[in-house]
Amino acid sequence: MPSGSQLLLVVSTGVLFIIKKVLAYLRAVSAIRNHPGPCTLLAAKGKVAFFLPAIPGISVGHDCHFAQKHDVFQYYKWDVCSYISLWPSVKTSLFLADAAAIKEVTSSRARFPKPTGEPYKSLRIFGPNILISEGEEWKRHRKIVAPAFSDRNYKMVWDETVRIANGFFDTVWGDREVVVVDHCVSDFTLPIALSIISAAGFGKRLEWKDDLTPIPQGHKMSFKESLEIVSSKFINRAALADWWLNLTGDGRRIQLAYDELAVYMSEMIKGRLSMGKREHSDLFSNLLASSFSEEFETTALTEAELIGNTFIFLLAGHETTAHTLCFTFALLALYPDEQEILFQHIKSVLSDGRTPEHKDMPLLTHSMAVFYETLRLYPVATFIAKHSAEDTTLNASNIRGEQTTIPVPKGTELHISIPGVHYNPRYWEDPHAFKPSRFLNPDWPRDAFIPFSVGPRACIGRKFFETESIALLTMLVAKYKITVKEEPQFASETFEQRKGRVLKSREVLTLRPIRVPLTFSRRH
Ligand code: HEM
Repeated sequence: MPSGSQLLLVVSTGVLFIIKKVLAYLRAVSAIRNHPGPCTLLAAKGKVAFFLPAIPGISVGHDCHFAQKHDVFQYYKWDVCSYISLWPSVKTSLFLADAAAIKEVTSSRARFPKPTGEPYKSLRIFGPNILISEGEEWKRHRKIVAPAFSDRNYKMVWDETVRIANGFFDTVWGDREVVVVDHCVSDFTLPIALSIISAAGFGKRLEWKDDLTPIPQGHKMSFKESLEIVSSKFINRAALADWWLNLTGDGRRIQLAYDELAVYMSEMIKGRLSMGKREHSDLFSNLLASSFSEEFETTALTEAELIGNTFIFLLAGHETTAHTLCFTFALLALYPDEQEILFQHIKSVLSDGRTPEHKDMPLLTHSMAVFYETLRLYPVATFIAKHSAEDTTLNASNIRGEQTTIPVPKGTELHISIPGVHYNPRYWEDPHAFKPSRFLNPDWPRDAFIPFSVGPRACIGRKFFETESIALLTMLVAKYKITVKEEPQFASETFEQRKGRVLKSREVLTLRPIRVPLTFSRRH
């Protein structure tokens, strides 16, 4: 039994702790001049909250941006709202769904840089790279990496996508009239996206049948398997210590995949360098050529940086694509009228039924509109993190046209909420509806469409994605009609229930569809 004085000590320490927290909270509130917003015990996207659902007063939830969309901004009546968390220390964040404020933040790199600690630190696993760097280091990476994304590469992306899609339809789906997939990501879009990034990113073509993929001498795993494991088990590798991974067979296999991929990439560097100047168009070769060009002699990337950037192309380049393609096919299955409009448009561009070519891309405007509308509703990257490097201010506004200036103390975290802007009724009429045609109107609100981020740090792979996706979507819709797989247990559900089930998703590293069962029926 604790004595009376021990109890008194515990209680007074507790009271002191609470008083200190309350004072720190009041200081934080007054530092942003009482700008409204929620307050919780745990920080959004912090280590603990990362695993928690929304619990009032405790956590806003690991999937707060997509789950809340524009609701939180509507509730607090401003398109920038504050968010204060209390533990472990009092932390102030601002959540943004105001297109003008987002423009101000993304165009002021020195004032609002990208944080390079958590959650980005784990992306350094293969070496320093463009995605996780800031300041002068980022400038150097971007200057050398940018030329890798060239028109020659996009032509290769298109041609490789056509080759891969044809190979997939012929080899995997064969001559079946109807193909049923239990989950569109694992059974279709992920293997396709991985094949495209492997061919157009690394210059390595993968076979559809695993037994055709040899393991080269000196390796314990094929390039394809190491690529598949590294990309699918990234979260496990980032979250678990080496000794923990070593405890199980699966964990050791993950480690082996990482070690093997590093060796493959290192061999590729040596191999390409020994070939001298040869015409290649894949990202990796372009990156080597750029890094070793006379222009960048003194600032060339080190081997670790080359590998780090190549890994980022792989990671950033295939999961985002696979998930977006899957959401697109699911929406077209749920909205057959929109699918028919798209099909008729594709038929009008490829009137003789020929295979689409890269030069057709600007004509496939409806395919692009379908992707943009999908990315508006299901932005796979749900937020962009920045922080304020100095004491500054930010202008915010609301649907009533009122303006305010929020003081932003140094160290404030900023979360640009992509669903917050994409579902904001100030910019998008009927924001929850799937209406690709809104992107065919020349006046669509460009500043309020930010799935690839905006400003100097916007996605460098946007055109790579648009090229591969338009080629694949066009080929698929020309050949197959997409419907939702009929399952007896869901026979009596309403349209809204079916939509909710098929599009159910989870925000992990990116927004991922959980299970999208689809049927592809050959068109005649
Ligand atoms: C649907 C497809 C894609 C989406 C929605 C997307 C989205 C984004 C977003 C939001 C950012 C900014 C991240 C931040 O600032 O924290 C970004 C950056 C980046 N993305 Fe993408 N991305 C896509 C496809 C790709 C592809 C295909 C590649 C490469 C082949 C790629 C490579 C990169 C790289 C290297 C960066 C870092 C750029 C920099 O910091 O300068 N992305 N992407």
